[in-house]
Amino acid sequence: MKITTGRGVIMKYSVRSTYHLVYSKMWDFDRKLVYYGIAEVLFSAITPLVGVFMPSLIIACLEQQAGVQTLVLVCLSAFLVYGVINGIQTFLENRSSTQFILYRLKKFWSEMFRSTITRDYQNVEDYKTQIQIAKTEECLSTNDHGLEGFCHHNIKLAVNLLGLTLYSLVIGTTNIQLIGLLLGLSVIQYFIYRYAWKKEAATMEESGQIVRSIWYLHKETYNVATGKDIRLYGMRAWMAEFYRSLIRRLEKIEGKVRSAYFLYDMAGIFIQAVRDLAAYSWLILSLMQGMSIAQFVFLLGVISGFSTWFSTISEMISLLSNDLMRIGYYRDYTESEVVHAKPAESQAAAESMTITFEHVSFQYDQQRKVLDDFNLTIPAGQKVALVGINGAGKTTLVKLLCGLYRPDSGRILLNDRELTEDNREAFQKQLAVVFQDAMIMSVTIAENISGKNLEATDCGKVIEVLKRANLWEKVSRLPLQEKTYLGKDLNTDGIQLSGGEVQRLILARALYKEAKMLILDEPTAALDAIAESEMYKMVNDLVGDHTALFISHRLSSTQFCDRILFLENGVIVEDGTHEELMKRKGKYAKMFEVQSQYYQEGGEVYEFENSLAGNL
Ligand SMILES: Nc1ncnc2c1ncn2[C@@H]1O[C@H](COP(=O)(O)OP(=O)(O)OP(=O)(O)O)[C@@H](O)[C@H]1O
Repeated sequence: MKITTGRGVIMKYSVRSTYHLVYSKMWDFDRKLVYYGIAEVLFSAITPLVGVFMPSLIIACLEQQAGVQTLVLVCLSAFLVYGVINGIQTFLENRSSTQFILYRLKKFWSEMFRSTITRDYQNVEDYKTQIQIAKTEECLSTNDHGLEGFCHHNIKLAVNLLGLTLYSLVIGTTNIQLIGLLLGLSVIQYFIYRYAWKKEAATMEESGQIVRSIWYLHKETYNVATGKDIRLYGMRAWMAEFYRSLIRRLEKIEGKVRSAYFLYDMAGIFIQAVRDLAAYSWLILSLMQGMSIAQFVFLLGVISGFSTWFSTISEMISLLSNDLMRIGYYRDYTESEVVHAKPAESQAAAESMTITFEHVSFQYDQQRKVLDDFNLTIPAGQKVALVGINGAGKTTLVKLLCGLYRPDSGRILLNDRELTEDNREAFQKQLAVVFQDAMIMSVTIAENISGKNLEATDCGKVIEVLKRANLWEKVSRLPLQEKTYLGKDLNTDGIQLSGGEVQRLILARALYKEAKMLILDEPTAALDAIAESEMYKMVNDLVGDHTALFISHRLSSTQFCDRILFLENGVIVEDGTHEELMKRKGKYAKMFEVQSQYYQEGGEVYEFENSLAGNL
C-alpha cells in the first residue's frame, strides 16, 4: 500500500509493516532493547512530573507549618526519589544510544552488505541500483535519521504521549474546559506544523539529489585517479563553480522551507500567548478563590510543561515520517527482486570446456543491441583471439560468458549445459578472467592472489605463480616478500605497484586459480607491445589443453592463436587462423598491416596506440 506523507512524498510501504519490520528484527537481535525501551519511556515521562511535584510538596509542608525536621526529611526524600528516577532515566537513555548504533550496524548494515555482495553483477552495475545504494546509505549512515532516528524518535514520541496523557489527567481533574482549550490550541498548532513539514517533505527528493551530487564532487576532490586530471586539465574553477551552483540550489530550497517554519514559529508564539492568558487567568482566579499555593505551583508547572509535550509530539511525527521514508529506501534496496548468488553446486570440473553462444541478444538499457542473434562455438582446448575496433562488443561478450550479464534472449552453453543462475557460481569457479580494470585490494600480495586470508593461502603456490608471471624478481626483494601490503589504506608500509606490475599480479591471480578456462580481456594495456606479445605466448604455454580466449588490440600478440575472430558491431565478420585471414585480405589483414608499420622500422621497436585500431 502506498501512503502519502507530504506533498510529493509517497511511501511505498505501510507504516504498520515498517514498524513490524524494525521491531521484529530488534526482538530477534536483542529483546532487552525492547524491554529497556519501555522502561525508558516510563521513566522519561515520570521524571518531569516528579520535578514539577517537588516544589509544591515543599510549599505544602511550609503551608502546613511542618517542623524543620519534617521539612528537611521531605526535601531529602524528594531529592532522593527525583535523583534516582533521573539517574535511571539517564542510564537508559545512554544505553539505548549505544545499543541502537550496534543494532543498526550489526543487523541492517550487515544485511545491506550481504545484499550487495551477493547480488547479480548486472544489477549492481545498473545506475538505478547505484542510486538506491546511495539512498540506502542515507537511511543507515547517521544516528539522527533513518533507522536509528526511527528508534530514538519512537521512544521520544511514546514519552511525550504518555507525558501528555498524565498532564491532561492532572489538569482535566481540576478544570475540564481548560484541558479542552489547551488541547484545541495544540491541535491548531500541530496543523500549522504539518503545513511547514509538508513544505519540507516536498523538497526532500530534490535536496537529497543535490546532497548526493555534493558528496560526489567531494569524493572526486580526493580521488587519486581524478585528482591528476582536475589539476592537469584546469578543471578546478569549473568544479568549484559546479559546487557553488549546487550550494545555491540547496540554499534556495532551504529558504522556502525556512519561511514555512517561520510562519509556524509566529503562530506558535500567538497560540502560546492565548494559552498562557487563559491558563494563568484561571489559575489566578482559582488562587483568589482559595486554591492552596502548593496546588497553584504544581498546576503552574503542569500547564507550562503541557505545550512542550504537544509540540514535541508534532515534531516527532514529522521526524518519523522522514525516517519512514528513508527506511523505505532501505527496503526498496534489500527487498527488491534481484538475483542473488546461489552456492556453487558440487560437480566434477571438466578437463576443458566447449563454449556455445546460441542466438544470444543483449543490450544495455534502451540502447542499441550490442549483440543481436549472436552464434559462436569455441571447442574444448581451442585458443581463440577476439579482436575488433573499440566498442565492437568484446568485453560485453566476455561478461556474458562469465555469467556477469544475462542474455536478453538466447542461451550460452558450457559443455552442452545451459548457463543458468543455478550453475553460474559453479561455472565461475572454473574460469579465470583477467579484465582491463582488474581489482587490487589494499591487502597483502599473497591475499590478492589467492582471494583468501593468509592462513588459508598456499604461499608456496603464490611464489610459484609470481615466478611464472615474471613478478617474483620484484617481490622477492621486498622485506616481507609476498606478505607485503599493497597500498596504504590498511597498512602504512604498503607499497605501490606500477601499472605493468599490477597486470602481472592479476595474471598470477588467474594462474593461482588453476581454472579450466582462461580469458584475458586486454589486461596488458600497461605493457609494451613486446612484453604483451611475450606474456600472451607465455600464457598460451601455461594453459596447456585448456580453452583460452585472448582479447587484444595488438594483432601481433594474438597471431599464434588457433583461431581469430574479428568482431564488428557485435557480429563476427571474419573467422579463421592468422594465415587464413591474411590471405583473405579483409578487415583483419588491413588492420594488421597498418599496425605492423609501427613495429619494426629501421630495426627499432615502436609502440602503437590502441586508439589506432579504432580509426580503421
Ligand atoms: N555498462 C555499460 N552500460 C551501457 N553501455 C555500455 C556498457 N558497457 C559497454 N557499453 C556499450 O556497449 C558497447 C560495447 O562495449 P564493449 O565494452 O563490449 O566493447 P569492446 O569491444 O570491449 O570495446 P573496447 O575495445 O573499447 O574495450 C559500446 O557501445 C559501449 O558504449
